[in-house]
Amino acid sequence: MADTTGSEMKSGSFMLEKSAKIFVAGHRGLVGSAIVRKLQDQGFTNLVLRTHSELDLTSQSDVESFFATQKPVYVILAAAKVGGIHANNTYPADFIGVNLQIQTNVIHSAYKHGVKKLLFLGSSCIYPKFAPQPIPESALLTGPLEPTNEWYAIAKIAGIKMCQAYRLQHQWDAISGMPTNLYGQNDNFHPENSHVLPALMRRFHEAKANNADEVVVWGSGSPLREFLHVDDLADACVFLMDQYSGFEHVNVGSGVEVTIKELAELVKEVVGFKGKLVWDCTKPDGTPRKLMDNSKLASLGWTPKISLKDGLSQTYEWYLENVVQQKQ
Ligand SMILES: NC(=O)C1=CN([C@@H]2O[C@H](COP(=O)(O)OP(=O)(O)OC[C@H]3O[C@@H](n4cnc5c(N)ncnc54)[C@H](OP(=O)(O)O)[C@@H]3O)[C@@H](O)[C@H]2O)C=CC1
Ligand SMILES: C[C@H]1O[C@H](OP(=O)(O)OP(=O)(O)OC[C@H]2O[C@@H](n3cnc4c(=O)[nH]c(N)nc43)[C@H](O)[C@@H]2O)[C@@H](O)[C@@H](O)C1=O
Repeated sequence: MADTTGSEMKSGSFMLEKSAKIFVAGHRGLVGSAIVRKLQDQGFTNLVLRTHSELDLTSQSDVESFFATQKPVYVILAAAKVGGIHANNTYPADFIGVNLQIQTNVIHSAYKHGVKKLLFLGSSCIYPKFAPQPIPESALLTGPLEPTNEWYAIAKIAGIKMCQAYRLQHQWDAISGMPTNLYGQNDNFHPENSHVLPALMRRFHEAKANNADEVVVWGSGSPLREFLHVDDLADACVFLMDQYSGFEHVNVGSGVEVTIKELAELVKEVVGFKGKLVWDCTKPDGTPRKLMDNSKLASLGWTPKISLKDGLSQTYEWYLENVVQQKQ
């Protein structure tokens, strides 16, 4: 019988099924690639992976025939239209439309073709703009959303609700994890459309390489954000697949928040840029604060391991080897 109360049903069978077929959707992205690395490290041998051009998840008929022929046993849904504050604000139709299509197609076909368990990934932006801090899972749908990402947030909330509805009606094991702001290798370093951390890493790196005097940072610098290294997130996803089968979504964060100004200073130090910061206050700050309450996941037995300082250094090394050197 499916758990609809929010109390946790521990299954523990996922880790024992190392040859079970697992579809990791979005395996070339920041999150999907980290999940693939983690699963491979743990000895999983039967991953089914499709690039965007091999399988467009917005196509209902293609998704349906993929599940009908491949019949995966487990699904981790890490494919989505993703971007930072500017991209979310500029392409609202894509953020709501593409995400609703991808998640609806994948969740429905996975259920229909007998997938044993599915993990859907949302985001901390599902919570109200002025949610209590740290934000508990119960804050969902208790107030208005942050306008810069409400379209994406509405799609993600629909994903959580779809997993809950399928659990209620079909006793199907679909769970949802809500990651905080993530970073790490394979991030998107686009100058405008990326999230703050990769955007600043690239901007400081290019300023240092060009002997520039200053770097422009968006907004006031006062918003607070919680950052989690993507390898920690991947570890948490595998943990949830193995240990959690509850109705309620689960926050996945680091518990540590910094202001954007503090983040900018940290990235500047890691990159070794010596110039000054200039704040562009014409750019939006977004939500003032979004520290998640991670006690639910901690009580299940999972905590993060990678500090922001170590994670930043590791990510910059990866950036130098894989982005900068590839261009040369
Ligand atoms: N990055 C972050 O800070 C956070 C991310 N998340 C969530 O984690 C998940 C993964 O995000 P992240 O790894 O950062 O995103 P990325 O943009 O790095 O990766 C997303 C992946 O999805 C694929 N994809 C997108 N559209 C389609 C499509 N129509 N068909 C098939 N594949 C598609 C992309 O392929 P291609 O590039 O070829 O289009 C890409 O491989 C998302 O659900 C996101 O909401 C949650 C909180 C924070
Ligand atoms: C994970 C989460 O990410 C998004 O929300 P966000 O946390 O607001 O995302 P962000 O990383 O883009 O910005 C964080 C802060 O940083 C400031 N900032 C400074 N300078 C740059 C800069 O150069 N680029 C960006 N992007 N931001 C900058 C920026 O002004 C803001 O105050 C959601 O849309 C949604 O995608 C989501 O779920």
